[in-house]
Amino acid sequence: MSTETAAAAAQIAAPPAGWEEARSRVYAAGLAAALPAVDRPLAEADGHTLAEPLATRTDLPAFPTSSVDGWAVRGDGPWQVVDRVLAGHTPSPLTVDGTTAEIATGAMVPAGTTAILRIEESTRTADGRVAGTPRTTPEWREPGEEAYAGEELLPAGTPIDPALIGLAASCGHDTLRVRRQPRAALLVFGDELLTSGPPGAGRVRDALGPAVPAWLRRYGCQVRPSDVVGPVADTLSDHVAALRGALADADLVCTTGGTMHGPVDHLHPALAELGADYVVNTVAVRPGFPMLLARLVDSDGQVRFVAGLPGNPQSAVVALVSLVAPLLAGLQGRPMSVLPQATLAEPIPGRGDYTHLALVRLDRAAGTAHPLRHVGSAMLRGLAGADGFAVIRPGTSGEAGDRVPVVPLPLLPGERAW
Ligand SMILES: Nc1nc2c(c(=O)[nH]1)N[C@H]1C(S)=C(S)[C@@H](COP(=O)(O)OP(=O)(O)OC[C@H]3O[C@@H](n4cnc5c(N)ncnc54)[C@H](O)[C@@H]3O)O[C@H]1N2
Ligand code: MOO
Repeated sequence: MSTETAAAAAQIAAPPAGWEEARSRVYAAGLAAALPAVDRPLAEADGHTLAEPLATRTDLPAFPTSSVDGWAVRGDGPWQVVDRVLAGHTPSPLTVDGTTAEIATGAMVPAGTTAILRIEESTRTADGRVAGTPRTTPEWREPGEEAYAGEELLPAGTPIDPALIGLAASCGHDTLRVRRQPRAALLVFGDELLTSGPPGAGRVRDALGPAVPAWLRRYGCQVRPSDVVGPVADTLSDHVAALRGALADADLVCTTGGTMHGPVDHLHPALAELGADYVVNTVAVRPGFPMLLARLVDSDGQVRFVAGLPGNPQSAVVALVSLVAPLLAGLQGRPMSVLPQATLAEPIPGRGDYTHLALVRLDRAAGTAHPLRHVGSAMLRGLAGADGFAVIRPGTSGEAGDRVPVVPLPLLPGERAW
């Protein structure tokens, strides 16, 4: 046996990583290669990740702010009207007891104000003065009530959503320091694949070329239509050329198929030719065990990743949720997400020494997970009705009533809501 053949054989024979260990390893690899920080205007920040903590630029509120329409009064009434303060203005102080300024909700409270009387709880005396009894509870918001200038409101690593964008604006930010979004590409391998029309005569439809980019975008990746390439011809040189081309522009290149060692499975030899090293090479999980994550480091130190998704379509999605999701969390500087738990409504068999990821539908009201039908690794029917995968740990089987972690699919609000 040549040295190269021996090395390849050893690689094939290497025991797969445990599923949890594989997840931690790819997360750590992603975090070590976290994407650079860039500035983004608030309107373009949705879906990014904070690269720095979010802190307020002023006290919140920034000035004493009336929470009602009414009268800012000084001392005891009835009060002589001396001013009018609208929102957006800096008022003159009330310097004399027995005087008042008409005030609008959101307006700055004049210095010297001792109380605010609601408009609907006030009357006028015959000589035009304002009368009434102010409530004892404060009718204005004090500076710093919500936050003090410089106070850290959210840590670096927080995913940016519309609520955070609104908060950032209210704190005075025009831009946010965020992680650049990961750029991903997809290479589809397999000469047997059709890209249109119904399958037959030994050929199947490429189910992953259209679906994987959509999953990747939901994990926060940018994937342009031109970043999706395939089917790539089943030769080693075509695989190497396609990988080189995709790696020129992407932080992460996903490939589908060719993860095994069949006659036209060229992924491993292509990665060897490119000088990649494996972060994870096969994982003790069913389905999807041939999944892998490889890393390439440029001469200038730039790190890029190749995620090898198995060809069986459901297995490819198992690889996305198992390896690609934690890798992307790391690259974006996010924390590793904690898996939610659910109670199994029915038993789910274990898979021996392997972790079993079993498609389930969640009953959100009951907090239960229900195993689905049509869940073979070559099928997508079960996946299309699933919320995620119940995790059945190695050496165990899931019994009805067991609490188990669930790896969620990145679904949007309203999906699976019926
Ligand atoms: N001798 C062994 N053979 C296989 C084993 C094994 O342990 N020993 N494991 C099987 C498992 S499990 C999987 S998963 C697959 C993984 O194989 P590859 O990643 O090399 O994938 P392919 O051989 O290219 O394809 C497998 C299967 O999936 C279909 N496919 C591929 N791409 C697509 C696509 N884009 N859309 C729809 N369907 C696709 C392909 O036609 C094959 O049917 O290896 C097993 N073999
Ligand atoms: O692991 Mo294969 O991915 O079972 O279909």
